[in-house]
Amino acid sequence: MSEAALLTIDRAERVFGGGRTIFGMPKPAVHAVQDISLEVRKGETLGVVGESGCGKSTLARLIVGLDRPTGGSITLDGRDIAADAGNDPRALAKKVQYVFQDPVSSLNPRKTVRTILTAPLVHLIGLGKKDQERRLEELMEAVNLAPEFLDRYPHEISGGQAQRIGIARALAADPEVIVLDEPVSALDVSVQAQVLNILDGLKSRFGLTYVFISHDLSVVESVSDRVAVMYFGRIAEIGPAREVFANPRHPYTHLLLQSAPAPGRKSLVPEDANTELPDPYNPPPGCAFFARCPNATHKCKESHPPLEAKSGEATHLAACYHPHGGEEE
Ligand SMILES: Nc1ncnc2c1ncn2[C@@H]1O[C@H](COP(=O)(O)OP(=O)(O)OP(=O)(O)O)[C@@H](O)[C@H]1O
Repeated sequence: MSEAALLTIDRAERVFGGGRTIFGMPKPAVHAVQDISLEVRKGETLGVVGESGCGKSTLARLIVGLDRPTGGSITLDGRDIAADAGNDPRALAKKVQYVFQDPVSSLNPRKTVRTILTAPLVHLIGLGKKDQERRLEELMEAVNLAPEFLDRYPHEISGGQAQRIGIARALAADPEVIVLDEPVSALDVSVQAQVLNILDGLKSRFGLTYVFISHDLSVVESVSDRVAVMYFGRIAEIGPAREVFANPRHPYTHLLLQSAPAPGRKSLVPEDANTELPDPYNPPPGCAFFARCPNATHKCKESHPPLEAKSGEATHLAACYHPHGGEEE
């Protein structure tokens, strides 16, 4: 682990299903996340982008301890997240928080905003009554909402306001890391910008670290310091956001950017490409992008290329035998 890494993912894998039936027949298994290794440094935003079904949400759930890896490990500050989620979930929740995609349904419809935000203050921080009031006001101010909203129910506020409450709830525990899973995808574009601005301000104000998951390239480009491009459960490419967007090495990243040219890329990872994804119950031995790749050779079909630097830039890695814009293997 490099000195500054806060979050370290080491060969993480999550397989759903598998094993054997009572008759000894193998049960099908989905490899949702395979062999993912990366580090997130304190204070940075790692964007994770990929099309539907590539494993983004599974990865997010592993990072916050809502699910545990079937292989490899994920550590925060050197502590194993899956172990902490089992032994001391409150301590873990004080360090890492999750913001969900659908803001309204992520809030309990029968509870006021005040009750929703008070819960983590009491259960995670153990704040007394007087301090709760002060902290509630601070949280509302942080997400730019008037204190009157504290007495509303989720159905009485807009989607953007609900997402700000979701962010305030994540902030309540004063965490180090927030995993944002498609936090603006359900919002109108004008509201998206407001929420992204708030997130940006909170990050510098509270020294937060973000893992920002989205299938929207323009959003990821605008918020990320580094970007990981996922394809079929694996990292296809990872590097500084500027590098990855200006000089994509993996043919998949290249394809994504070609279909969404800058500036103001219009900008969703193609959902219809799903039909071309390999069968998740039967992952291919080689590169999963093989069938769609203009550069593919026999070697790509036979073995999976390692994720490694393809040029002088040691922080820009791609899992490809025939990367764009450089030497080939
Ligand atoms: N609980 C589960 N049981 C079985 N398979 C699952 C489970 N959760 C996810 N999967 C499978 O794992 C793969 C990755 O799913 P995941 O939801 O992580 O992808 P995603 O990139 O977040 O997609 P989306 O953006 O559509 O949510 C998919 O093939 C999915 O069907």
